[in-house]
Amino acid sequence: MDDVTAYVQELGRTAREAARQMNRLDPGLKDKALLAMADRIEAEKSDILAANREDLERAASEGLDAALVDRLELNEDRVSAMADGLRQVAGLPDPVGAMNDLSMRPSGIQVGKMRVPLGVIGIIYESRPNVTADAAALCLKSGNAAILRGGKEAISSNRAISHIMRTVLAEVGLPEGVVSVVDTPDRAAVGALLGMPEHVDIIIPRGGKGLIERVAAESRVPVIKHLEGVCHTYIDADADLDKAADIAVNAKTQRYGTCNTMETLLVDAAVAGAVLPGLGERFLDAGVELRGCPRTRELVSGAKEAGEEDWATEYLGPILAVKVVDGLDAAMNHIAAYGSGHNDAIVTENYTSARRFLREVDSSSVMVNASSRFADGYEYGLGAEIGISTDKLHVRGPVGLEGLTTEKFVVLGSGQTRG
Ligand SMILES: NC(=O)C1=CN([C@@H]2O[C@H](COP(=O)(O)OP(=O)(O)OC[C@H]3O[C@@H](n4cnc5c(N)ncnc54)[C@H](OP(=O)(O)O)[C@@H]3O)[C@@H](O)[C@H]2O)C=CC1
Ligand SMILES: N[C@@H](CCC(=O)OP(=O)(O)O)C(=O)O
Repeated sequence: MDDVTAYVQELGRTAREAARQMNRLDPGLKDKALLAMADRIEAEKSDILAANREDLERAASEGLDAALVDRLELNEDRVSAMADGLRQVAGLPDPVGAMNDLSMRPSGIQVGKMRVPLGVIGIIYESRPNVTADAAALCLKSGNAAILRGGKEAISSNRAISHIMRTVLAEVGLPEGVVSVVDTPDRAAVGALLGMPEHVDIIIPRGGKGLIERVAAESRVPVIKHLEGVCHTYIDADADLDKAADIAVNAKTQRYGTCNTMETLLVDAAVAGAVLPGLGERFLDAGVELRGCPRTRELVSGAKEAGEEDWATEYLGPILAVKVVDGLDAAMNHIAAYGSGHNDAIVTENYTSARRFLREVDSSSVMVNASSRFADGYEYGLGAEIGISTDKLHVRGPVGLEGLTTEKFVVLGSGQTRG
């Protein structure tokens, strides 16, 4: 066995043991740890920012793109937001141990269900250090152990954050192995993580197609995929056009580098002439490059020509594909052909069109008259999120505490035997 595999196996063994210990420890320790972690993160902000500067300097010397740097960068506010996130998770109800559906059977046994942790969760994610804190916090609160493999660009930040979290775990009497960061950029560690079902119960890959394809092909551990977002906003013939323009601008420009940012705008031909010239100007003024179909380019002179590949592209930057379509069915056909099942929105005042869009578009979130940027665990009231599952099994859309648990049957008898 090579060194990286041996190292990851050891992380797995420790995590498995930590997850088992969590089942017998006082549940109140979890919130105590989360609150102490939040305080410590704020108190040691300067250490986290110094580590993050190392990552940013490396990123600058390697000429990494703006979306990646935006996700990588921490500042005072983002570190405070990370601490607040931990406090919010501490304030959420503990899902573990809840008993549901208890009923008495004719045999005299009581049968019900108990909510329990998944166990050990391996998360492979992009270079976004706040995810390290969010994911660790959600796994801890839900009684799981997390093995965190963030992007190589964020390794110094992740080390600093996990050091604080592990120190606090030990101080409050919880096993440090509840939070482990894979401390090597070697991708062989990802392969090792995928190949040890004896130590890992679930793999959550958050990332682009390359990551998801590898994980889907190689993993011997069940996977909950968090794939890219090729997100659409469709302006329907019956849209309120002022509302539509504001939603579209927000969906694209509020933050360029996130997976829930709109990448393609679809506009019904019936209203394209009324909405596209002004909306196109707003995008161009905001510095967004427009790549349009021929009908779009007739209405927005600054738009460049879109190629076939643009319809399937997640730009993660100030570029937007724009297409004029002939009605709701054409819009939904386009989304079915090119979308990634992440989230898609319709802007309309027409009840029937809205209902059809909600029923027929097969994405993890479907929205009416709202910005795609709302597809987020915090915005949905989950407190925080591991990410947005684009899978259909176990959990779909923003993954919070409940998504990190499962249920088992419990049977309460008083000596019954089966006849
Ligand atoms: N649905 C969701 O919740 C989310 C989706 N995303 C998506 O992630 C993407 C942005 O992040 P980006 O950094 O480009 O994502 P990448 O897929 O490039 O990287 C994400 C992580 O996967 C690792 N990785 C990538 N390819 C492989 C491989 N072949 N083998 C092993 N490990 C691999 C990276 O490691 P390394 O550091 O070695 O490159 C990194 O840790 C966007 O597409 C975005 O939409 C992002 C967040 C949430
Ligand atoms: N949580 C995000 C959305 C999901 C996400 O984490 O995606 P990404 O920003 O691509 O890592 C947000 O809107 O803030």
